[in-house]
Amino acid sequence: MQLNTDILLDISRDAGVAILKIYNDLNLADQVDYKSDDSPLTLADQASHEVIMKGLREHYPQVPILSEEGGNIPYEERKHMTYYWCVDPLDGTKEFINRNGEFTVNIALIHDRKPVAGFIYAPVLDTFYYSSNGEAWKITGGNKQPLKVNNSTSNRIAVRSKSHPSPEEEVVLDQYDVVNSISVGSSLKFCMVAEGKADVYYRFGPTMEWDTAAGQAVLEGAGGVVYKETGPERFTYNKENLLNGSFLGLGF
Ligand SMILES: Nc1ncnc2c1ncn2[C@@H]1O[C@H](COP(=O)(O)O)[C@@H](OP(=O)(O)O)[C@H]1O
Ligand SMILES: [Mg+2]
Repeated sequence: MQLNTDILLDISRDAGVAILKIYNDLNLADQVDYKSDDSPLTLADQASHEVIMKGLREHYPQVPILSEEGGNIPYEERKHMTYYWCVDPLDGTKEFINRNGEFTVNIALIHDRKPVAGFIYAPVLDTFYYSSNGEAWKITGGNKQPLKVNNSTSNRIAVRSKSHPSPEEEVVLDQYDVVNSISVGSSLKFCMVAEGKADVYYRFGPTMEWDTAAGQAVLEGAGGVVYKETGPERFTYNKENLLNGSFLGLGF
């Protein structure tokens, strides 16, 4: 399936704009209940979801969509899907609440359980990271550059979750000559490895398939790899349980 990347970039940007409208309306001094159904977080999640659903349905009506904000598709039906979109309309909800800008819109195309294209947009940073048709790119401030992993052999840098780090991760990082680590929210961790700003991303704690699909596509498109647990099997999708186990992303 050949993708029109401009269409996917437009959909991700429009979703990000919908999120930003709500994000920017928030007064820092507001006491917001983020658990309620009309919280800014829920509204932003849903606004982004609506934009993505509309865009994908219009341009790719034949491809099913699995979104964090959409209804559950039973495994009996899912397991027959060869192509589908795996969508996280707003990844990094804690980062949204903490207002540090490190949240993203994520759209991935899965084919036979593997991510073959991924589009990530960070609206506050106005930056895209994407991979499609065998190429990976970053666009920031209108400037487009190819994404390429570092391929470093020593003194490596790890990326870790800002909001959900786990002590078990140290053991694995120690095996890869990691000398430093950067904490960042959302799928931006995959993007940092893809652009060579970091080399290793090991995640021990739980994530969902939509949290990782676009990020894996971007990292692999830039020459990296994402393994199930610590390898050697590649990390896959459309599992009966959409909850991911641990994984290891490498930029070498
Ligand atoms: N206990 C849990 N179960 C399932 N997923 C979890 C989880 N704790 C964190 N996550 C996932 O980790 C993601 C955030 O990762 P990170 O901390 O690296 O930014 C969350 O995405 P959302 O923010 O979209 O909910 C969430 O899906
Ligand atoms: Mg998420």
